[in-house]
Amino acid sequence: MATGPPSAFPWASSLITRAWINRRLPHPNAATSSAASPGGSASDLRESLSLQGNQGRMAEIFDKMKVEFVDQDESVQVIADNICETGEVPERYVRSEIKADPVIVNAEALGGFFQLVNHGLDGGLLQQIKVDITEFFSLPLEDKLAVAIPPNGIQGFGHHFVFSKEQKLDWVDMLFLATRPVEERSLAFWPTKPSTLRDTLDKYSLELANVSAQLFKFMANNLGVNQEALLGIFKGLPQSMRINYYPPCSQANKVLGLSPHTDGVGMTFLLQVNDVEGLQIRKDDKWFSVKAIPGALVVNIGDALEILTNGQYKSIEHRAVINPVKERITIATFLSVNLGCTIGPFQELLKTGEARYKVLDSVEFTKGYFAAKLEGRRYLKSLKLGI
Ligand SMILES: O=C(O)CCC(=O)C(=O)O
Ligand SMILES: [Fe+2]
Repeated sequence: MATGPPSAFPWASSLITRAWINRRLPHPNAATSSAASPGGSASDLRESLSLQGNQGRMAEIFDKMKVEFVDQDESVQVIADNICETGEVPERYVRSEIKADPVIVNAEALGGFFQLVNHGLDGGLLQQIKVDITEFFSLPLEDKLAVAIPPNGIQGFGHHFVFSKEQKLDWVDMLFLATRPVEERSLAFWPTKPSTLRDTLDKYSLELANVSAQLFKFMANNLGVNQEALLGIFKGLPQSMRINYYPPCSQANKVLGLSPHTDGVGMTFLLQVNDVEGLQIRKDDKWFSVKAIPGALVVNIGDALEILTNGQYKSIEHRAVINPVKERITIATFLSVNLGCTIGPFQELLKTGEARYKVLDSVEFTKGYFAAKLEGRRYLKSLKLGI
């Protein structure tokens, strides 16, 4: 991928060219105090969870949404180690689709993804989080299982988004955590080993909240929409992290690290913990490999922001592939909408054209995203009008 942002993000280019390094950004909550009025009628579900201000616990939300997961408690890392002996990739991980996909290496700038280099994140902190995360995944399995995902849970270590016993599985072990607002955290899932990890995650989470608040301001100016209205949709800067450990696989062309999907959120920040590539994005039915700039955050637009911007910003389908000899580790930080608002194109953007997406309650929106089982752009397509 080219080092510059795509043309859809002129404000991002100013971020990259301006000397932002080491500049401290304002505290995110200072910027989000006056949220836009959500509009629309509050659903019973939202009321029952007291979600205004995001008070509901994430587990409770998923429970109410009736998202059901199938327990899958094996570790891919362990399977990867065993393959050395058996030579066989278990059938549930074998993906036939990969060979059929044409892949072009090193994409030029594509809309919907860009790399943020002058993000202002402290270099020492980035180094520390890389060390801590690498150490966590190299712990014995029983230490990682101390924070295992409980039955039908979503936070913790293990396989995520397994909806059926037949479903093909991704070649990845994950640690998923709700990280912001701080009162949403379930510390039971935050590893205590290595001892510095919790503190590092906390600091990293705050830094990214600051960066995202700043990016939203740039976006609002770029789009010509009310800053407070945009920040209001993301009130409290709801944030979660999916930390992905992709073991190497000698038969890498048989497995997929992460199935094709779009992110249902506002935007995602991806940090490559080691220098192994694997992220690919889809354009015109071709897969393009993203070459991450060292120290950069790869930022991508999620479904919610595509809808809010009436399609001006695009949520691009992406996936992760596996390296035959090297492990790959990434941290995806998701910035989600506040579960007390309504998602639909901003009124200011409809002066010159028709609304291209349905308007729906953010709880319904999130529920629908999971119901679509993370399959490519299927969910987003279902929300398009006039197609
Ligand atoms: O690890 C990667 O390269 C992609 C991660 C990702 O897309 C996700 O966690 O949603
Ligand atoms: Fe993703």
